[in-house]
Amino acid sequence: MASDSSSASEQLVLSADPKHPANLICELCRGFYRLGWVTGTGGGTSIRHHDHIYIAPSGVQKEMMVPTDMFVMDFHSKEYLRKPQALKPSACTPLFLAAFTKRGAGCCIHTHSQWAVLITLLVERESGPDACFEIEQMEMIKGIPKGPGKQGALSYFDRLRIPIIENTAQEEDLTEALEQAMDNYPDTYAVLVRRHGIYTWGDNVHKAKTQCECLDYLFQVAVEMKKLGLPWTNASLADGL
Ligand SMILES: CSC[C@@H](O)[C@@H](O)C(=O)COP(=O)(O)O
Ligand SMILES: [Zn+2]
Repeated sequence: MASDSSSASEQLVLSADPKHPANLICELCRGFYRLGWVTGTGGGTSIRHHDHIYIAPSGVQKEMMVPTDMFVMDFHSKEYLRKPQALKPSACTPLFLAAFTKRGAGCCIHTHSQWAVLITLLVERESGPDACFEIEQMEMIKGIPKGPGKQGALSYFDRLRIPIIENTAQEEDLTEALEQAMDNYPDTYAVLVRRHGIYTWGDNVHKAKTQCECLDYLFQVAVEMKKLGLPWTNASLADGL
């Protein structure tokens, strides 16, 4: 028979509500797997719901997870309220926390999308704070908010900028560069990681998912444009690129 503490722990993740974060993370990751975003155990999703942060385990097939696999952390103390035995929390945890603490996000999605990876290889600018993907005059730009504290979304004529940071051997070692990119690009809702993927966040699950889908669409179009010799911005057009 389960002890009181283990049943209290289970109650943090067991719910018949499909919108409960522990259910949503499993459902979202199954969808992201079909898009090729979280294959081979890579990538993942974390949700903040009030004072609780829901985190997937590390190194597991993200499309096979069940709600009882989820870790639950207290947002304020950063202590684990729930730690499934024999599992470790995702190595992405400090990066997800950066989105929750620095940006007030409600959901952060990490993908290994091949389109995101290819974009980081196609952006020719050197590494450093100036490395960013830029595109304008694309309808899907309108799916990205203007910035934290700003009303509305980018317009068709606005230029979308997504910073790129360099990959590291260990996922958690990306944290400092990700936080620096957030500071350097105060309006951004995403950071690309060269030869690795992307971190995207939003105020809630619906917004984070929408933004991640719009960005991935733009990355795919941009890769195809590059192959056709088409410029991503009007400035590139003027440069004759
Ligand atoms: C294919 S292993 C990929 C991992 O090292 C990492 O990049 C990743 O995104 C997932 O880390 P995880 O700790 O399994 O949640
Ligand atoms: Zn990763």
